[in-house]
Amino acid sequence: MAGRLLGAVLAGGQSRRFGSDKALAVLDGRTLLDQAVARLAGWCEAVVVIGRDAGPVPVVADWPRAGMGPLGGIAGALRHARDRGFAAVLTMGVDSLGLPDDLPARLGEGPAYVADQPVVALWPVAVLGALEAILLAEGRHAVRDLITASGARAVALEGPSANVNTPEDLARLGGGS
Ligand SMILES: Nc1nc2c(ncn2[C@@H]2O[C@H](COP(=O)(O)OP(=O)(O)OP(=O)(O)O)[C@@H](O)[C@H]2O)c(=O)[nH]1
Repeated sequence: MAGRLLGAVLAGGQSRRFGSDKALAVLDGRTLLDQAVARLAGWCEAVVVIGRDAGPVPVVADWPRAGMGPLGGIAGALRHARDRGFAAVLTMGVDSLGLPDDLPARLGEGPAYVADQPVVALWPVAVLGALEAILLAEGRHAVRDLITASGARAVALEGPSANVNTPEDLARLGGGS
């Protein structure tokens, strides 16, 4: 990736299927939120958390407001990145597990996303205009809309990457809430 890379943990949302705040669920002795921040810190010049308070890690708000789903978090992250001279944002969820160490190399210059976990993605700041237009249009907004608008490339990962939607998903991985 040419240029500075900002890491952004998407950490808003309702955790409806999980039944309690999944960012604070524990796996291998650490919360999912802490693990996501640490993962991105290994890849990026700086890390922010989008959509919730996260202790010492800088928090950035969704754009244009909370409650629009992951796409609103991506927009908040990209605006923060643009204003601070970053070239791109690497996003992941609090619940994005099993990502390979060479993820940024696989995503390349972006825009690109992990095929079965589209919240894991590399978005150049240049996609911000298209994203803002999507979010300001009427109706529901999904990450798929940004993938289509930007022509983002799907990156298939071999091996068991997984995300945690329910307590059963976490229990399978050996964790608890
Ligand atoms: N910043 C931000 N992050 C979000 C938002 N909605 C979901 N996320 C994050 O995006 C990732 C994937 O979220 P989902 O599991 O699809 O949604 P969720 O609301 O957390 O859970 P459900 O209520 O069960 O759908 C998680 O890390 C969430 O924390 C949002 O509106 N804003």
